Amino acid sequence: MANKSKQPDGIITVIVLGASGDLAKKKTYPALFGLYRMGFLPERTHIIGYARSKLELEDFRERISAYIKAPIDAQKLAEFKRLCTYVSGPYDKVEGYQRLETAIAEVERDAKGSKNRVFYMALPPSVFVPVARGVKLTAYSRSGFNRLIVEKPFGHDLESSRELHRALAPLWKEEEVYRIDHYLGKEMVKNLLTIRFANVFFGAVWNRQCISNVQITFKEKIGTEGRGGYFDEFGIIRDVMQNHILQILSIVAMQRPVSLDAEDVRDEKVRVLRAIPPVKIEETLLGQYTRSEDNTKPGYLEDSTVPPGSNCPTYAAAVLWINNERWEGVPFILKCGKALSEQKTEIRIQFQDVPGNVFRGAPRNELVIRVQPNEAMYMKFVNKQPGLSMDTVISELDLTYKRRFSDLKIPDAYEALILDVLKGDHSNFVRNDELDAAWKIFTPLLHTIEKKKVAPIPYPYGSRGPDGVHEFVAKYGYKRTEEYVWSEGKE
Ligand SMILES: NC(=O)C1=CN([C@@H]2O[C@H](COP(=O)(O)OP(=O)(O)OC[C@H]3O[C@@H](n4cnc5c(N)ncnc54)[C@H](OP(=O)(O)O)[C@@H]3O)[C@@H](O)[C@H]2O)C=CC1
Ligand SMILES: O=C1O[C@H](COP(=O)(O)O)[C@@H](O)[C@H](O)[C@H]1O
Repeated sequence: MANKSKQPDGIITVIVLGASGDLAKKKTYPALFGLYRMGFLPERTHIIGYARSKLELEDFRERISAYIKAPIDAQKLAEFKRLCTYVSGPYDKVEGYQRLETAIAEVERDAKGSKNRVFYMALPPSVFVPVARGVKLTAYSRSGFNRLIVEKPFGHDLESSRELHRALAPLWKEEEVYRIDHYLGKEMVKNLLTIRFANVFFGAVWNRQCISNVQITFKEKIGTEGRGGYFDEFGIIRDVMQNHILQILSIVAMQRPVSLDAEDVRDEKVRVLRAIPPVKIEETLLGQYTRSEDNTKPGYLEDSTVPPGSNCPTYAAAVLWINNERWEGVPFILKCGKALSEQKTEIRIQFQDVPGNVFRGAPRNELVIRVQPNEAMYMKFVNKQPGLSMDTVISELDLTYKRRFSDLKIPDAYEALILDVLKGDHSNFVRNDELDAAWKIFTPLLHTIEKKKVAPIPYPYGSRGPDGVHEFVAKYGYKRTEEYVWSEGKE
């Protein structure tokens, strides 16, 4: 904000709770630095880390800059580090929060105007509630705004999510809470509203009359590497599908909002989620990775932090249906997995066959929105083979970001989202009723998987996923164009 937009009245203190941790080091502080470097942090901003670990200030500052990537402006980094201080204290005792309050009051001492505080909970869920209570009772600003950023997981099913809400709601008003789903901060996900509602031709075809099926795919090359203990409690459906992929689905499928105001956008997202019945186990395919075929990568069960014999899925494909006028009968196929052959998140919208097509056998149109890596959007369409023949060839209308936009700098999702919090913009955060609707879709499935101990299909680390995925997708109407491969970034 500093030189980019209107300065907020007064001073902002960002308090990172759990500042000694992994997320703080890898994401929160690098994002805060990114905003500072680009001039988006208000001039009077201070950042105070809080955690139990007793850390010397210089060691702490080294730690939080370890993941700040080159090219680094050394002077800016030194200035940024001076804005960052650290207080050590427990999460369950008032003394710690009193020390924190003293530290905040110290940086606010000579400031004029309102004293605004943003509390970023970069903490394990086990301490969300005591920390939210501790800061509310002891370190809440009486003369400015207070905002609470909460990291996922927001519970592990409908009931636990509601329990968490019941514990937080008496302390923090919904408008003070920012539930992060970092996929909502990714450039191409933020672009979905623009693509859909600022282009007349997409509006006309975005429905069951023209679209056959939609696939939203998340693939990661890495396995659980060191996070097996955490992951095993959740599994891929809770870790990725119920939040990141479902959030993408809700924006792809929602009706046009009345305006771009946060509540109008979130109202429409909730409305479409509420039209989705719970996912059925028969419309689900689960997998778990095993040792790689070349023997270099360990299987999931070889992770010493994973309980022996765990049935936890590391891959899932599931079909969601939307019971409304726009989408009835169109399968939304969600797929996500770890330890696969490539890293890729994309939305693939496959259109219907052309009715009565005179070009027999011509393949279907597809619109692909590549979320990551290498942001792009391309439309596969059928073209006449140039020359004397009337044969058809598939070509694409291709918007590859790195070619189209020179000096491309896509902000990190956390930069975009923290900036939204500073501006008080809730559009890209998950509202409580949205979360409730999301859990309703997945909770019965998750309970069935756990109760029936459904065994996942093994797939080797580094492969394309469990056997049967191709057939699964084909069963729901996806027609693959065998000979066509989009060549990303080609000249
Ligand atoms: N790491 C990541 O990449 C991502 C994390 N998240 C979410 O962000 C949040 C923080 O994650 P992450 O930084 O990885 O977590 P960490 O395990 O690194 O925990 C953060 C800090 O919390 C304190 N802590 C850890 N375990 C406990 C415990 N059992 N009881 C009390 N305090 C504890 C530690 O600080 P100290 O001991 O100094 O108090 C630790 O440094 C989680 O909700 C996670 O799900 C979301 C997306 C990605
Ligand atoms: O929230 C999570 O997301 C990451 C993937 O995020 P990305 O921005 O790197 O695509 C995933 O690895 C992790 O398991 C999950 O908790």
